[in-house]
Amino acid sequence: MSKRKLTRQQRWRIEKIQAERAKRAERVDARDGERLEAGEFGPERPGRVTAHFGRSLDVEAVDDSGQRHRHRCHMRANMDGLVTGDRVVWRQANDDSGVVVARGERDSVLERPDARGQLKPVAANLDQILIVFAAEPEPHANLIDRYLVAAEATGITPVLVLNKVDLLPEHGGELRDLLDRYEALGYPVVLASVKQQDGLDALHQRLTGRTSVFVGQSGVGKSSLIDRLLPDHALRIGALSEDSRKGTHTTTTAMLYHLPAGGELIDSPGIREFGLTHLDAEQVTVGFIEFHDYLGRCRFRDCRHREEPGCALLAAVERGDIHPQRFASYRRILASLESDGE
Ligand SMILES: Nc1nc2c(ncn2[C@@H]2O[C@H](COP(=O)(O)OP(=O)(O)OP(=O)(O)O)[C@@H](O)[C@H]2O)c(=O)[nH]1
Ligand SMILES: [Zn+2]
Repeated sequence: MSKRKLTRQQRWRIEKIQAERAKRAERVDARDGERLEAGEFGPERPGRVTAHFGRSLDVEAVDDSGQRHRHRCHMRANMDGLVTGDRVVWRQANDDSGVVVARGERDSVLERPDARGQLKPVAANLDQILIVFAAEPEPHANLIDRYLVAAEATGITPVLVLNKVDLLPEHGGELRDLLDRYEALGYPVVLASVKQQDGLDALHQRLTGRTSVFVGQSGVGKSSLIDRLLPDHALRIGALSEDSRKGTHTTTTAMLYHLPAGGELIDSPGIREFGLTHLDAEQVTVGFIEFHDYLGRCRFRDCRHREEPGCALLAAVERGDIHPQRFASYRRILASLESDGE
């Protein structure tokens, strides 16, 4: 791994900036502490993080008249690691701002490696990961499996969304057959078309009442889908760029949006790239859900499921209980890990 060498002067400057930033955060936190003590903040209220920018967050809460409102909040120094989608307890100042004082339990969390390769949470409390693919660009053989394995590792339900069905041959072609196979494994499958009037009904149904993210390779139509699902999305992007002029890095943070029919979408460039992250061999094996019945049943405890006698997985493939393409895909994903230097 190559590390960029910094000159002493650069390093000194970076450390100085970081120290100043830490000091500023400390000052803000001390002031919040004093104001809390002085009773300058209102009572504790539940809220949901809809965006985060360093130590500032947008927290959404329902006010007395039942309206949703977003409040720019600080978080206390002991509260690191809040992400979009987190449920929090916060207290409002006498203006619109506030301070977050506690984080609620997370049902689920989506993580991504940061610049140093360390996993960092990017969104919390998701119900489902919508894996989008399309006839064009055609998904390569094990792409869907890679996404599914990555999703299984989070414990969040994956949903396969085949977009651009308007481009499919009349009887659905190979891609339809492929989807039938995933459906038989128990994965929810949704067909969609941004181009066709009625092409999004099934997707709307699937999204209603749940918190979702869209992932998938470039060009499959994630932006097109999101633009159609969030009619005032364009307006929000306008508001975002206004914020970024004030110096907040809004383009990379995950944002939570409400769908008109109920349900939420969390989106960011980092989230869309989910699935291309590193996995370990164990995660890959348990990420193939139809293997579960056979794991631990091989003759050798350390069976690598390659050519060992008495391998329960190989026997299941032989009998046709595990599809040979899924097994080949499993092998290929493992091989790609090994060539990564693992
Ligand atoms: N025929 C057809 N084309 C579509 C459909 N949905 C999107 N497209 C087209 O596919 C292309 C890519 O769509 P995007 O929405 O930019 O794809 P994306 O997944 O957001 O791509 P990235 O931003 O690169 O991640 C655009 O030219 C869209 O007009 C569809 O349902 N049918
Ligand atoms: Zn085995």
